[in-house]
Amino acid sequence: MTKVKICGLRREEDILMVNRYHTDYIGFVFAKSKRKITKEEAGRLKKMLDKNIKVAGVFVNASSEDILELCRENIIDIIQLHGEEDEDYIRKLKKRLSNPIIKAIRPRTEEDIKKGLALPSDYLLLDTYSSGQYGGTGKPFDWSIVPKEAERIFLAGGLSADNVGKAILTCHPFCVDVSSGVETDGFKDEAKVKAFLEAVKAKY
Ligand SMILES: O=C(O)c1ccccc1NCC(=O)[C@H](O)[C@H](O)COP(=O)(O)O
Repeated sequence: MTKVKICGLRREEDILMVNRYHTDYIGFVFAKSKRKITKEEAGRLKKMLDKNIKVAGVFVNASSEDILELCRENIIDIIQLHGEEDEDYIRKLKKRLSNPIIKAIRPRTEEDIKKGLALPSDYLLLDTYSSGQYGGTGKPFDWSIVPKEAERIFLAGGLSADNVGKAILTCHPFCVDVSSGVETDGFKDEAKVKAFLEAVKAKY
């Protein structure tokens, strides 16, 4: 079945909710964002989280030291790089830790995705380009540029219960990633999360 990542969790009730619904991944945002949380908050939430759910730490052009600290303290399991981190940055990080790395790009052409797939990250996350906003835009991009061989791809950008089925049938991603589409007034909404998971299940 297509895996699911719910990004931008920041409250205890969010964690209890994903524990009930058994999502595959969640994301804690450590970058500048309305969803940003501190290391201390993330550590407290991680302790409450079901051990089978993996946590991606979302970073935008962060220092390797900050990322390493969160990995060493087991606050995050996976590193999601959402800024301009290049091949050299990823290789250096990989030498220092064994946690999987998701590199996020905001492609506008098939060529952008080809270049992304050539990077030394474990997974590639495709998100929507928006000037001045690195992620969490709530807007989809043109899925027709996604290649057929999508087994290492996290698909993000404006997904919701209404369009995730079509996204899966069109792109066959390894994982679908959602944030805005399962929120109401800026907070995660259980009814929307449930509907999203049901829509994924119906189409896997
Ligand atoms: O969510 C944010 O606020 C954010 C800010 C800066 C960098 C990345 C961010 N989110 C990363 C994610 O993995 C989101 O789930 C992804 O961008 C999709 O968001 P949405 O379009 O709102 O579903």
